[in-house]
Amino acid sequence: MKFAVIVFPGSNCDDDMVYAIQEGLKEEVDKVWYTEESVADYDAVLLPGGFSYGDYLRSGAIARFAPVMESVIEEAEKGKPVLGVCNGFQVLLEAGLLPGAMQRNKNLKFICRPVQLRVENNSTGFTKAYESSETITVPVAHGEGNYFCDEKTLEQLKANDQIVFTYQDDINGSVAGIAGIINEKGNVLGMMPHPERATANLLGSDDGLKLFQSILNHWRESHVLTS
Ligand SMILES: NC(=O)CC[C@H](N)C(=O)O
Repeated sequence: MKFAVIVFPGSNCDDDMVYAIQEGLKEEVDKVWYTEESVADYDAVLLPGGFSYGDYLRSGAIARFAPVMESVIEEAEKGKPVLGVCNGFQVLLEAGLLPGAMQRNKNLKFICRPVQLRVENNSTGFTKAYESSETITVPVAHGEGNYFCDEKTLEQLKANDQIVFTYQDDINGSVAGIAGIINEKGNVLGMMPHPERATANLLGSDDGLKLFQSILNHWRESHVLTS
């Protein structure tokens, strides 16, 4: 399986994402610069964390218009797996690939520490390796992680099982404790916590690895390997 890690000016978790794929999954991965025109040759697209364009205007608001995003949106609409972590999640929201928006954390401070999450939906192509309602430890590192959506959107997210991860404790004020959501089709996941920083016990937790393993297993199931 071949992964693309998109690099915007200001991305700073791209190497961690590459490490997770190379060392954690032992699969192929390329960094793809924001000026590239196509991600069509890749099996999955990963939008990493960071401060794209210095978080000016709103986090992700400028990166959403980077040249590569046209192809990311096109591939997402065709059903390709797309994962956005932290700033990557913010870019997906700004691009309209996921509903809702991010606000500053309720305490107006940057939060950087491991947190406990609950796996709310383990039947997605990103979470099948987890147990239902499993509690996992994954670090967060954000200033704008306070997820907001209107009541109607929240009802839809709940009705369609699109809430994938919630925070065990209210760390940033997010509506319904939302830490990660998926689109209706099930191929675009955005999450504020960083699974790529939790892929080995040496890093404090390897609970993030199952997310990448789920993506790989899901892809293998739909691409029967003959060798
Ligand atoms: N680690 C990150 O991706 C940071 C996300 C974002 N720029 C924020 O502070 O909210």
